[in-house]
Amino acid sequence: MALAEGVEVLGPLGPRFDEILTPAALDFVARLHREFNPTREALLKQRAERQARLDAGEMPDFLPGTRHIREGDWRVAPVPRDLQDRRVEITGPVDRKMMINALNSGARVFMADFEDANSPTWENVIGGQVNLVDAVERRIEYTSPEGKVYRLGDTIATLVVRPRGWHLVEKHIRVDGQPVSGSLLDFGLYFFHNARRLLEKGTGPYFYLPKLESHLEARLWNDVFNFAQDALGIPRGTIKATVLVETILAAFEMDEILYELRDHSAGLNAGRWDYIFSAIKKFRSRPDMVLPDRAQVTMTVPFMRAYTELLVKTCHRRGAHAIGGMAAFIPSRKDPRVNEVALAKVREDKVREAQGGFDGTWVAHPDLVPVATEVFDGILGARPNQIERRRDEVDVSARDLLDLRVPGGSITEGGLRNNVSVAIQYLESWLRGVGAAAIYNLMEDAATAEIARSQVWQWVRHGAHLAEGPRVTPDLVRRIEDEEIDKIRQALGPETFGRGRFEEARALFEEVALRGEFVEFLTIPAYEHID
Ligand SMILES: CC(=O)SCCNC(=O)CCNC(=O)[C@H](O)C(C)(C)COP(=O)(O)OP(=O)(O)OC[C@H]1O[C@@H](n2cnc3c(N)ncnc32)[C@H](O)[C@@H]1OP(=O)(O)O
Ligand SMILES: O=CC(=O)O
Ligand SMILES: [Mg+2]
Repeated sequence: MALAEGVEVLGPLGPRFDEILTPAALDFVARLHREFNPTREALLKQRAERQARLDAGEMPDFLPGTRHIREGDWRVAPVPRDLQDRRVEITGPVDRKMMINALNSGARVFMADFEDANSPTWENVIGGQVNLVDAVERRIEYTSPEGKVYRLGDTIATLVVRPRGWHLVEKHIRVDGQPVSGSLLDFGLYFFHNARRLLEKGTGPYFYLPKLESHLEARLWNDVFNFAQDALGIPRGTIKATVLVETILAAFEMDEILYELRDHSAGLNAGRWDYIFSAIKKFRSRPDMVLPDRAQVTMTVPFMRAYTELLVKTCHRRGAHAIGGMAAFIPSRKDPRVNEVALAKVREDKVREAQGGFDGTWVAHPDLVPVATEVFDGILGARPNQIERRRDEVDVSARDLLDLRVPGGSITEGGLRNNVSVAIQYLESWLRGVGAAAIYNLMEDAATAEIARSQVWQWVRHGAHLAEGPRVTPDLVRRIEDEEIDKIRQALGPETFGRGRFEEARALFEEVALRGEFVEFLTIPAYEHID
């Protein structure tokens, strides 16, 4: 179906999709795509070229050509009132019920996620935009199959949207015969339909930007923002965006990223899960940079500490917010013991962040909002943030960022089993359109599943030995797959198991964990299997 010049919509028109896929909105997205997709593609090519250099032994460093930016005295533009206090931010997919719960959760900010927490089925992508419009209009409602009615309370969180990363496309919309960029689609539709209304309501078009690998990728976003604001006649600088520093290469360009976006910046976020994934992915060719079991790669290991300390220092020097990350422990309303452990672990994580100077943090579940709020209240009190707290004493070198050693770390059979089982269970969930899941009481999403599968790949590639003795080989991994899938079948029962997509998930897992060549993102082959 062609609704705008050169634009084809290949997905079916679900309920109210016509409100989102209007000719004017599609034309706007097409203009964004025509203007910026060539640069997106060039930057993806640069990622591949950089990878080839890393594979050949080059090590990242702070860029000589941008020293003047790092050493210069500049600050980002101030953020609007409703982004000044971000002490607790809840995240979640663009699911209708969850969005209402998140907006009502008591968190200051809600990040509605088209990335790590979302499986980009056509229904989720366009249905998510319908939900966003209703949220902006404060009219979003939902009735559960049990008859429970959900609607917004009087005080709701500030809405921030995370579009997909630069690597993803949306196959259901073609512009001049090409699949449209997922980033430009998610951003473009939200901005087109809501920017003016958000401003009328005293808030604004706010974004989180995922998985950037360089300041040039930030520059591309900045160019997109200027183009979009001009096109709608909205002043430049109205959009505010927080960049996730969640690749190890971006850690070397934090100042430059803030600088590129200085009129649109709302700070940086320490996206810990993708960061660990990126450390594995970027140094996958190096036997001396193999990580131990993912459970041992905590925020207190030296390289994770180094990057978060540098992030706080960099942000505060530039007058920008430093936002913490996601502790993966999920509370339980059914099991008091699980709940107690989750609350204690999350508290510990948030205390470390608040004491380290972060201005706010992420939580994955409404029941974690009170504990995170209490911790940040304890440090911030009535202040909206602690940006004035400079961390000039922090001294992080390239060597600190790249020293991936984990003291006392080991690769164990338990760690391997967990990676295999979680990656398969997560992929199965993703294939059913559910992009975040609680598995063994932990939040698993695209980023954590990437760690699980890339660890298996890395251990096989380098013939790592388990602490128990055997080497990690494809045969061992396949045997563990059999055993773990049996356990899942038994736990679910044959009927539920049979209704699932476990065989497909297993095949996908093998594609991203056992293939000789490293697959850049698991979501790329997995996307072939949805819709
Ligand atoms: C690496 C990163 O990028 S982190 C950011 C991306 N990841 C995320 O955003 C994950 C967000 N969290 C989640 O999706 C969920 O918390 C999960 C999947 C981990 C667990 O969800 P559930 O198994 O449904 O948890 P549980 O059964 O305890 O939920 C209780 C209630 O809280 C709601 N809830 C749970 N998490 C959220 C959330 N993040 N936002 C809104 N509501 C939520 C549930 O919908 C449920 O509501 P109901 O009682 O009205 O039915
Ligand atoms: O997006 C957040 C992360 O930890 O990854
Ligand atoms: Mg991430």
